[in-house]
Amino acid sequence: MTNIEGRTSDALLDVRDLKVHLSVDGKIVRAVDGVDFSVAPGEVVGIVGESGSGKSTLARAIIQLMPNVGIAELSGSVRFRDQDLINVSPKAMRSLRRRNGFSMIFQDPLGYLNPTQKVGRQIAEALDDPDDNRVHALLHEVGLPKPRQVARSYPHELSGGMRQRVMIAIALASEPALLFADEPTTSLDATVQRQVLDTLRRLHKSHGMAIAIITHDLGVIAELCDRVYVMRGGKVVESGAVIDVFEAPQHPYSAELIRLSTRHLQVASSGAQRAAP
Ligand SMILES: Nc1ncnc2c1ncn2[C@@H]1O[C@H](COP(=O)(O)OP(=O)(O)OP(=O)(O)O)[C@@H](O)[C@H]1O
Repeated sequence: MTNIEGRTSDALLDVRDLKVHLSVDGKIVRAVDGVDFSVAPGEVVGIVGESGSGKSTLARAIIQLMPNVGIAELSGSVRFRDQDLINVSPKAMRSLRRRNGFSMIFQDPLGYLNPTQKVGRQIAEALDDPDDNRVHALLHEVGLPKPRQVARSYPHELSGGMRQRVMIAIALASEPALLFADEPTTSLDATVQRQVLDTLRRLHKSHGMAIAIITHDLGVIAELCDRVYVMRGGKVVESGAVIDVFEAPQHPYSAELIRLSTRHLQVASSGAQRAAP
């Protein structure tokens, strides 16, 4: 069942009937199979679903960072502020990533940062007008203490949580209207996860940017998002306001995800209670 009630006509991003079929080892994988998806200005939207459900491929197709495999079919419409992104030129796409358009952060910042370049330089490169003060201000804004020292570091000299904040600083440098965050906290421990989520929430409030967050963690959705899309097998099986989907899921798959996640949270919290003195 697909519920598209949450779609707004003044959407910042409006995706309709998107299909991304991949050709993998001679077989067609329908990674994204007819998805409707939208994000309003300043909205926080979650995409949740089990591994392989198509969450990352959906985000990557939208921002044209496709996997390095054969594309058997790419169809549908993707509009960002009324600009058609499916047929946009690489140059126009670069400029959308560069200025007031969209940015993306990933689960593994180390894979996206240049290991041989100090992080301050990498942030500066994302700025229109590179300037040390602005680099330090961005590092400060994402909650990194001693921004000057961090700017002089190489990625491997920083912890996982610090590297993710550096990625967020790079993403913020172009003042995006929409930030895609693909499992941004998955590889971090619980305390650092919380700090990164708090940072995203704070930046959302102070910059008013929209966020599309991909996660398998319903706790993250409950905490951050206004609306949620539940994906399975390349399709959106349910979407709606977080509170509605959590309180009265319409699709058995969403209900099962919520049941498992609630049980997990209960076990975690009873463990915490037992551990308390
Ligand atoms: N580069 C690739 N090579 C082969 N298959 C791929 C590739 N990228 C995606 N797929 C396939 O497309 C489908 C959707 O994958 P995708 O990574 O988008 O799902 P996901 O929900 O983001 O999963 P995860 O949470 O594990 O990242 C899967 O069947 C996956 O195997």
